[in-house]
Amino acid sequence: MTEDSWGIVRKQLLKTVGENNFASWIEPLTVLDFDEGILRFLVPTKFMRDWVSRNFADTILNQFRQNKVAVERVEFHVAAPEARPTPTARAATRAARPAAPQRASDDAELPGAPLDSRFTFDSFVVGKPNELAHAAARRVAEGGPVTFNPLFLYGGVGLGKTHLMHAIAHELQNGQPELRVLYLSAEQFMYRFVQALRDKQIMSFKELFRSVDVLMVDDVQFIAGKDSTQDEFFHTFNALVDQNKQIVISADRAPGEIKGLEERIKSRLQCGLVVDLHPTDYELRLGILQQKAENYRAQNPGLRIDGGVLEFLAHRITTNVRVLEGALTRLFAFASLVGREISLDLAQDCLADVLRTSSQKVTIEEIQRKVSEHFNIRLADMIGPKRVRTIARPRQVAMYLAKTMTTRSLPEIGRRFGGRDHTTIMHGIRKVEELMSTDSQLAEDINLLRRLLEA
Ligand SMILES: Nc1ncnc2c1ncn2[C@@H]1O[C@H](COP(=O)(O)OP(=O)(O)OP(=O)(O)O)[C@@H](O)[C@H]1O
Repeated sequence: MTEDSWGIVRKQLLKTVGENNFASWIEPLTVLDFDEGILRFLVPTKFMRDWVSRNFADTILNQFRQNKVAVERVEFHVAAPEARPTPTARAATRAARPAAPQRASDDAELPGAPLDSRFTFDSFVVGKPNELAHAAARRVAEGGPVTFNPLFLYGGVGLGKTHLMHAIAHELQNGQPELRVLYLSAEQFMYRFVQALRDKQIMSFKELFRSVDVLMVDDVQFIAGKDSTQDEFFHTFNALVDQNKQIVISADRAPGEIKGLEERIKSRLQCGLVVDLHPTDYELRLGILQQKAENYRAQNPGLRIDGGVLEFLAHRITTNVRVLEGALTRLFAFASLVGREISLDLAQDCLADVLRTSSQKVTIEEIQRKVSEHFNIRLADMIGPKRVRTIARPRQVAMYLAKTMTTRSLPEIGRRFGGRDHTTIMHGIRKVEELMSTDSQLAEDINLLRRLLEA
């Protein structure tokens, strides 16, 4: 066995395993020795040793045999001893590996799951504010030729960036289990980098990051101002782009707006497709709440939610989806603890603090004005005594909107409706809730009024 025959076999392997696999797994192999039919290779990392021996040992062996080189066995040895991996490093290594069935036993010893199994495309509700980000994520998740690199997702807190990244990773791993998808936060990237520096394992670090097919780095703004991490990130990024490997990045703002990020990185990040997740609108929030409530009810079939509660929450909690979800979870937990159905009153009691901070600045006067304009009645009739339906109904609609769009209590609302008793207000709200489920015209009117008032 000579270096020459390895040279020939390498060339043939390039054709057999394909360019990507070759660059990641065959190229880094160095022949250590050949003795009594055993061909030993040096590999840079333990991880690589395991992967290559599992997936490429037979192919390499066959290739030698086809060239009439009498190799009986191939062995792979790690070039330098590796540092004992810490739980975080092990978690990141696990994230680096494709979800192949034979790895289940390995995974058992690893703490936690790197990808949240709930964050899939199926559970992601699409609306106007996130439709482009969703479409781009779907495109990347299809695999295939890289069309934009990197995909850069940005948006405010809790708008679904991480959810979309996990969904991409799940989809890729399900569709192409052989693909090496590495998802990690920028903080983990830095942690691993610093650890590699400390343990003098920087070559292994580079190998690992350059051997992935898809690199996903969440919250990249974290590395701003951290010079050597940025530097390493830049080199990793370039190496992967050069190999035509997909990169997906997320941040809380657009690349150009991340302070402390080197200009060369900013410009690199802008080279692909930059998409933002806009703040949610009412429809999207309602869609998300409906989906979560459905899931919850599927597990707790006895639980009842009054009509209008989800609309109320979607309307009032506008901060971000995480807060919205948290509110719903709290509401469900509270309702099942006290054994009550989820009504508007319960929601207001249980979520008073969340509602206060998300409170909108719509006033009861504005509501009365808009509603009377819409139904073409006089403003004075809102607070007057007339009980004919053409006036009483719009008044009840205004009461309902006052309850669902402001933080005012029932007695306060009563005072603003000509000093009516809180039970009259309650009756009005209930009536509207009832009618909304049967009278689609009324439900539409109310929706429109909401939007007008929100605007
Ligand atoms: N469109 C959506 N459909 C369903 N769930 C959503 C959607 N958007 C966000 N969520 C949920 O909201 C929560 C927060 O989302 P995520 O963690 O992805 O936000 P983020 O944008 O990464 O925020 P941060 O910048 O704080 O990390 C998650 O539980 C996620 O499932």
